Amino acid sequence: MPEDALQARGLSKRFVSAGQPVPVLSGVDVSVPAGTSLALLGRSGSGKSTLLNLLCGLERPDTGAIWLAGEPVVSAAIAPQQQARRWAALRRQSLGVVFQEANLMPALTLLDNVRLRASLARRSQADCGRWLEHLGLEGLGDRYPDQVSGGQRQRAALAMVFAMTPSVILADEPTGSLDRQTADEVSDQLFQRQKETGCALVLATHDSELAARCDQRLDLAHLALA
Ligand SMILES: Nc1ncnc2c1ncn2[C@@H]1O[C@H](COP(=O)(O)OP(=O)(O)OP(=O)(O)O)[C@@H](O)[C@H]1O
Repeated sequence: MPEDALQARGLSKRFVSAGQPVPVLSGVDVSVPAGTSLALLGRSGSGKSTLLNLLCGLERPDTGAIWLAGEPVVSAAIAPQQQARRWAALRRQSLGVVFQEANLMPALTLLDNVRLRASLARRSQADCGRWLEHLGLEGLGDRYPDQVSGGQRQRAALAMVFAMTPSVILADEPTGSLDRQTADEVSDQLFQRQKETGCALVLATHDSELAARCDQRLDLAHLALA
Protein backbone atom coordinates (compact mmCIF):
# COMPACT_ATOMS: atom_id res chain seq x y z
CA MET A 1 0.00 0.00 0.00
CA PRO A 2 1.39 3.43 -0.88
CA GLU A 3 1.76 5.81 2.04
CA ASP A 4 -1.07 8.31 2.49
CA ALA A 5 0.21 11.66 1.27
CA LEU A 6 -2.76 13.26 3.00
CA GLN A 7 -4.98 11.90 5.72
CA ALA A 8 -7.65 13.48 7.88
CA ARG A 9 -9.84 11.97 10.57
CA GLY A 10 -13.02 13.31 12.13
CA LEU A 11 -12.89 16.82 10.69
CA SER A 12 -15.75 19.03 11.81
CA LYS A 13 -16.35 22.69 11.14
CA ARG A 14 -19.15 25.08 11.92
CA PHE A 15 -19.27 28.78 11.32
CA VAL A 16 -21.28 31.33 13.22
CA SER A 17 -23.32 33.74 11.14
CA ALA A 18 -25.54 36.46 12.66
CA GLY A 19 -25.18 34.69 16.01
CA GLN A 20 -26.46 31.40 14.60
CA PRO A 21 -24.31 28.27 14.18
CA VAL A 22 -23.80 27.13 10.59
CA PRO A 23 -22.69 23.47 10.69
CA VAL A 24 -20.77 22.65 7.51
CA LEU A 25 -18.69 19.50 8.08
CA SER A 26 -19.10 16.79 10.68
CA GLY A 27 -16.67 13.91 11.24
CA VAL A 28 -15.19 13.90 7.73
CA ASP A 29 -12.44 11.36 6.98
CA VAL A 30 -10.09 11.70 4.03
CA SER A 31 -7.34 9.35 2.94
CA VAL A 32 -5.36 10.08 -0.23
CA PRO A 33 -2.39 7.82 -1.00
CA ALA A 34 0.53 9.32 -2.91
CA GLY A 35 -0.04 9.20 -6.66
CA THR A 36 -3.84 9.08 -6.37
CA SER A 37 -6.66 11.57 -6.66
CA LEU A 38 -9.84 12.43 -4.77
CA ALA A 39 -12.75 14.48 -6.11
CA LEU A 40 -14.88 16.43 -3.61
CA LEU A 41 -18.44 16.65 -4.88
CA GLY A 42 -21.67 18.13 -3.58
CA ARG A 43 -24.09 20.92 -4.29
CA SER A 44 -23.11 24.55 -3.81
CA GLY A 45 -22.68 25.25 -0.09
CA SER A 46 -22.05 21.61 0.88
CA GLY A 47 -18.58 22.44 2.22
CA LYS A 48 -16.10 21.55 -0.54
CA SER A 49 -14.11 24.79 -0.28
CA THR A 50 -14.29 24.66 3.50
CA LEU A 51 -12.78 21.17 3.49
CA LEU A 52 -10.01 22.29 1.12
CA ASN A 53 -9.34 25.25 3.41
CA LEU A 54 -9.00 22.87 6.38
CA LEU A 55 -6.66 20.60 4.39
CA CYS A 56 -4.24 23.43 3.68
CA GLY A 57 -4.47 25.20 7.03
CA LEU A 58 -6.33 28.32 5.90
CA GLU A 59 -9.14 27.38 8.34
CA ARG A 60 -8.86 25.45 11.60
CA PRO A 61 -11.18 22.50 12.20
CA ASP A 62 -13.28 22.46 15.38
CA THR A 63 -12.37 18.80 15.82
CA GLY A 64 -10.23 16.25 14.04
CA ALA A 65 -6.66 15.63 12.98
CA ILE A 66 -4.66 15.96 9.74
CA TRP A 67 -1.44 14.23 8.64
CA LEU A 68 0.75 15.01 5.65
CA ALA A 69 3.12 12.24 4.54
CA GLY A 70 2.38 10.53 7.85
CA GLU A 71 3.41 13.59 9.91
CA PRO A 72 0.73 15.15 12.11
CA VAL A 73 0.04 18.79 11.27
CA VAL A 74 -3.25 19.24 13.10
CA SER A 75 -3.85 17.40 16.36
CA ALA A 76 -4.87 18.23 19.89
CA ALA A 77 -1.22 17.74 20.89
CA ILE A 78 0.11 20.50 18.59
CA ALA A 79 -0.35 24.10 19.73
CA PRO A 80 -2.28 26.34 17.27
CA GLN A 81 0.72 28.62 16.66
CA GLN A 82 2.90 25.63 15.87
CA GLN A 83 0.21 24.31 13.50
CA ALA A 84 0.11 27.68 11.74
CA ARG A 85 3.90 27.68 11.31
CA ARG A 86 3.84 24.14 9.90
CA TRP A 87 1.07 25.00 7.46
CA ALA A 88 2.92 28.08 6.22
CA ALA A 89 6.07 26.04 5.54
CA LEU A 90 4.06 23.30 3.84
CA ARG A 91 2.22 25.76 1.57
CA ARG A 92 5.58 27.24 0.57
CA GLN A 93 7.27 23.94 -0.21
CA SER A 94 5.09 20.88 -0.62
CA LEU A 95 1.41 21.79 -0.67
CA GLY A 96 0.26 23.30 -3.97
CA VAL A 97 -2.98 25.21 -3.62
CA VAL A 98 -5.11 26.42 -6.56
CA PHE A 99 -8.17 28.25 -5.34
CA GLN A 100 -11.13 29.81 -7.12
CA GLU A 101 -9.61 33.27 -6.91
CA ALA A 102 -6.24 32.59 -8.53
CA ASN A 103 -3.62 33.93 -6.15
CA LEU A 104 -1.31 35.72 -8.55
CA MET A 105 0.81 38.70 -7.49
CA PRO A 106 -0.69 41.59 -9.51
CA ALA A 107 2.66 43.42 -9.86
CA LEU A 108 4.40 40.42 -11.46
CA THR A 109 3.99 39.03 -14.98
CA LEU A 110 2.56 35.52 -15.32
CA LEU A 111 6.05 34.12 -15.93
CA ASP A 112 7.51 35.93 -12.91
CA ASN A 113 4.61 34.65 -10.77
CA VAL A 114 5.53 31.09 -11.78
CA ARG A 115 9.24 31.77 -11.18
CA LEU A 116 8.51 33.22 -7.75
CA ARG A 117 6.51 30.13 -6.79
CA ALA A 118 9.34 27.82 -7.95
CA SER A 119 11.91 29.86 -6.08
CA LEU A 120 9.90 29.90 -2.81
CA ALA A 121 9.68 26.10 -3.05
CA ARG A 122 13.43 26.00 -3.84
CA ARG A 123 12.79 24.40 -7.23
CA SER A 124 14.46 25.05 -10.58
CA GLN A 125 13.06 27.98 -12.54
CA ALA A 126 14.22 26.43 -15.83
CA ASP A 127 10.85 24.92 -16.77
CA CYS A 128 8.61 27.82 -15.71
CA GLY A 129 7.95 29.00 -19.29
CA ARG A 130 7.27 25.42 -20.34
CA TRP A 131 4.52 25.01 -17.71
CA LEU A 132 2.77 28.10 -19.05
CA GLU A 133 2.99 26.64 -22.57
CA HIS A 134 1.65 23.25 -21.43
CA LEU A 135 -1.38 25.04 -20.05
CA GLY A 136 -2.04 26.85 -23.32
CA LEU A 137 -0.56 30.19 -22.22
CA GLU A 138 2.26 30.45 -24.76
CA GLY A 139 3.01 34.07 -25.58
CA LEU A 140 1.29 35.36 -22.43
CA GLY A 141 4.22 35.07 -19.97
CA ASP A 142 4.99 38.80 -20.19
CA ARG A 143 1.44 39.88 -19.40
CA TYR A 144 0.28 40.98 -15.95
CA PRO A 145 -2.63 39.16 -14.29
CA ASP A 146 -5.06 41.99 -15.02
CA GLN A 147 -4.17 41.74 -18.72
CA VAL A 148 -5.47 38.17 -19.11
CA SER A 149 -8.83 36.45 -18.67
CA GLY A 150 -10.05 34.72 -15.49
CA GLY A 151 -9.55 31.30 -17.08
CA GLN A 152 -6.01 32.27 -18.12
CA ARG A 153 -5.25 33.45 -14.57
CA GLN A 154 -6.56 30.13 -13.27
CA ARG A 155 -4.25 28.24 -15.65
CA ALA A 156 -1.31 30.43 -14.62
CA ALA A 157 -2.05 29.47 -11.00
CA LEU A 158 -1.85 25.81 -12.05
CA ALA A 159 1.48 26.48 -13.77
CA MET A 160 2.72 27.92 -10.45
CA VAL A 161 1.73 24.71 -8.69
CA PHE A 162 3.34 22.56 -11.39
CA ALA A 163 6.57 24.53 -10.99
CA MET A 164 6.75 23.89 -7.25
CA THR A 165 6.46 20.07 -7.68
CA PRO A 166 4.37 19.64 -4.53
CA SER A 167 3.61 16.34 -2.83
CA VAL A 168 -0.07 17.32 -2.56
CA ILE A 169 -2.14 19.50 -4.90
CA LEU A 170 -5.42 20.99 -3.61
CA ALA A 171 -7.52 22.56 -6.34
CA ASP A 172 -10.88 24.30 -6.01
CA GLU A 173 -12.80 24.07 -9.31
CA PRO A 174 -9.54 24.01 -11.33
CA THR A 175 -11.48 23.98 -14.62
CA GLY A 176 -14.48 25.94 -13.37
CA SER A 177 -14.13 28.94 -15.67
CA LEU A 178 -13.03 27.06 -18.78
CA ASP A 179 -14.92 25.85 -21.86
CA ARG A 180 -15.25 22.06 -22.29
CA GLN A 181 -12.29 21.65 -24.66
CA THR A 182 -9.91 23.81 -22.62
CA ALA A 183 -11.15 22.14 -19.41
CA ASP A 184 -10.30 18.72 -20.87
CA GLU A 185 -6.85 19.91 -21.97
CA VAL A 186 -6.12 21.40 -18.54
CA SER A 187 -7.39 18.21 -16.83
CA ASP A 188 -5.06 16.16 -19.05
CA GLN A 189 -2.12 18.31 -17.94
CA LEU A 190 -3.15 18.11 -14.30
CA PHE A 191 -3.40 14.30 -14.26
CA GLN A 192 -0.23 13.94 -16.33
CA ARG A 193 1.71 16.15 -13.92
CA GLN A 194 0.22 14.23 -11.02
CA LYS A 195 1.35 10.89 -12.47
CA GLU A 196 4.81 12.25 -13.35
CA THR A 197 5.49 13.51 -9.85
CA GLY A 198 3.51 10.91 -7.87
CA CYS A 199 1.75 13.61 -5.89
CA ALA A 200 -1.69 13.33 -4.35
CA LEU A 201 -4.47 15.43 -5.85
CA VAL A 202 -7.64 16.63 -4.14
CA LEU A 203 -10.02 18.70 -6.21
CA ALA A 204 -13.44 20.19 -5.62
CA THR A 205 -15.61 20.16 -8.69
CA HIS A 206 -19.12 20.28 -10.10
CA ASP A 207 -17.76 18.72 -13.32
CA SER A 208 -18.83 15.06 -13.37
CA GLU A 209 -16.38 14.25 -16.19
CA LEU A 210 -13.47 15.59 -14.16
CA ALA A 211 -14.67 13.76 -11.04
CA ALA A 212 -14.95 10.50 -12.99
CA ARG A 213 -11.24 10.68 -13.79
CA CYS A 214 -10.31 10.69 -10.09
CA ASP A 215 -9.47 7.52 -8.14
CA GLN A 216 -11.92 8.36 -5.31
CA ARG A 217 -15.01 10.56 -4.98
CA LEU A 218 -16.40 12.00 -1.76
CA ASP A 219 -19.88 13.53 -1.98
CA LEU A 220 -20.18 16.01 0.88
CA ALA A 221 -23.90 16.49 0.25
CA HIS A 222 -24.47 12.90 1.38
CA LEU A 223 -22.63 13.20 4.70
CA ALA A 224 -24.79 13.68 7.75
CA LEU A 225 -24.22 16.84 9.80
CA ALA A 226 -24.14 16.43 13.57
N1 LIG B 1 -16.72 32.44 7.00
C1 LIG B 1 -17.95 31.92 6.95
N2 LIG B 1 -18.90 32.30 7.82
C2 LIG B 1 -20.14 31.77 7.79
N3 LIG B 1 -20.51 30.81 6.92
C3 LIG B 1 -19.61 30.40 6.02
C4 LIG B 1 -18.28 30.91 5.98
N4 LIG B 1 -17.60 30.30 5.00
C5 LIG B 1 -18.47 29.43 4.43
N5 LIG B 1 -19.66 29.50 5.04
C6 LIG B 1 -20.84 28.68 4.73
O1 LIG B 1 -20.44 27.32 4.77
C7 LIG B 1 -21.13 26.58 3.79
C8 LIG B 1 -20.13 25.84 2.92
O2 LIG B 1 -19.45 26.76 2.09
P1 LIG B 1 -18.37 26.28 1.03
O3 LIG B 1 -17.83 27.49 0.37
O4 LIG B 1 -17.42 25.37 1.69
O5 LIG B 1 -19.28 25.43 0.02
P2 LIG B 1 -18.92 24.80 -1.40
O6 LIG B 1 -19.43 23.41 -1.39
O7 LIG B 1 -17.48 25.00 -1.72
O8 LIG B 1 -19.80 25.70 -2.38
P3 LIG B 1 -19.58 26.11 -3.93
O9 LIG B 1 -19.78 24.85 -4.74
O10 LIG B 1 -20.69 27.12 -4.14
O11 LIG B 1 -18.21 26.72 -4.07
C9 LIG B 1 -22.01 27.56 3.04
O12 LIG B 1 -23.31 27.48 3.60
C10 LIG B 1 -21.37 28.90 3.34
O13 LIG B 1 -22.33 29.92 3.30
